[in-house]
Amino acid sequence: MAIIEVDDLRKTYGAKVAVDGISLAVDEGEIFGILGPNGAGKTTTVECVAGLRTPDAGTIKVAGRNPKDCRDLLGVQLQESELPERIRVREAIELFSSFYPDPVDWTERLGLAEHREAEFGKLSGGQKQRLNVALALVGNPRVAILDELTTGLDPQARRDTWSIVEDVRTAGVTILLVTHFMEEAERLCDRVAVVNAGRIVALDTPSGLVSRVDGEQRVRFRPSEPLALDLLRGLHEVTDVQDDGGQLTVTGGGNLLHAVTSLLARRQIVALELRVDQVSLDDAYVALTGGHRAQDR
Ligand SMILES: Nc1ncnc2c1ncn2[C@@H]1O[C@H](COP(=O)(O)OP(=O)(O)OP(=O)(O)O)[C@@H](O)[C@H]1O
Repeated sequence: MAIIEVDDLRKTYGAKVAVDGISLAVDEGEIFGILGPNGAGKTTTVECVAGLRTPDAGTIKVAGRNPKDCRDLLGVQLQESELPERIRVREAIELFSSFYPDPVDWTERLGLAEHREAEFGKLSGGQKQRLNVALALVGNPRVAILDELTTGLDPQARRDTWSIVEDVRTAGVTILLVTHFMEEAERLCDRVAVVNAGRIVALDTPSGLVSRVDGEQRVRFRPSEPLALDLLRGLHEVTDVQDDGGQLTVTGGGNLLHAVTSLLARRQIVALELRVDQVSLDDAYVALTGGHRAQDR
C-alpha cells in the first residue's frame, strides 16, 4: 500500500521550473530512490514531500494526510543539515527529542554510543551522517527522507551508512532516498525514479531500468586455438566481431555469453582472459538522462 502519493507536483522559483509534473507512489516498507543530475528537482521534490515547501500545483499525501500535518510521521535529513560545531551528540539528541512526545534514541544502534559526549565539529564525516540519521529518526517516523546521505563520505563510511539504511528499513521505516550514486541506488533501492529537468524519465527497479536500455553486451577473450571469425558472426546473438591481435571482442545481445561459450566448447577451444561487459545502471542512467553522468562528489 502506498504511504507516499505524489500527483502532478509542480514547483517554480521565479522563472525557473524546478519540478514539472512529478507523480509517484511509494509503498510502505520500500526504499525508494530519486536519482538525477544536479538541478533536476530532486531536493525540491522531497522538500515538498517533507512539508517544508509548498507546491505550486499537484497533491501530496503521506499516509493519506497533507505533509504539513505529518510531523509525527516524517523524519527528515536534509542535504546540508549542519549543527553548531560545539553541540555535543547527547545534547543534539536531547534537543531533538524534546520536539516529540515519544522519542527514540538511535545512538546505540547507529554506533554512536561512545561518542555521546563528542562535539559535532569533532566528529568524522561518517559519524556526522550517523548523527544526522539518528536525528531524523528521533521522532520514531514511519517515513524517513534522506537527501544525499553519503555524499562526501569515503567508500568505507558510505558502505557503513548503507548498512544503517538497511537496518532502518528492517525496523519498519519507509525510506525516500535522494542519491547521486548508481551503486547506492542499485544496492539499496527497491525502485528508483530517474528525474531530469523536473520530470520523471523512468521509474522502475534498478534491474528494470537496466533492462530498458537496449544495451549491447561485449564478450572479450583470447581463443586457445585459431578460430574462424565467421563461425562467431554466424551466431544470431552476434552483431559484430573484432580481432585485435588475437584478442576477440564479440558484440551482441540475448544470451551472448552462452552462445559464444557453447560454440567454443563444441570446438574444444578455451576462452582465455574471458571478460564480459554488460549494461550497468550507470549506462541506463546516462541513456535515460540524455548524457548527464551521475556525479561522484
Ligand atoms: N530556493 C531556490 N530559489 C531559486 N531556485 C532554486 C531554489 N532551490 C532550487 N532552485 C533551482 O531549482 C532547480 C532544482 O533544484 P533542486 O535543488 O531541487 O535540484 P536537485 O536535483 O536536488 O539538485 P542537486 O543534485 O544539485 O542537489 C535548480 O535549477 C536550482 O538551481
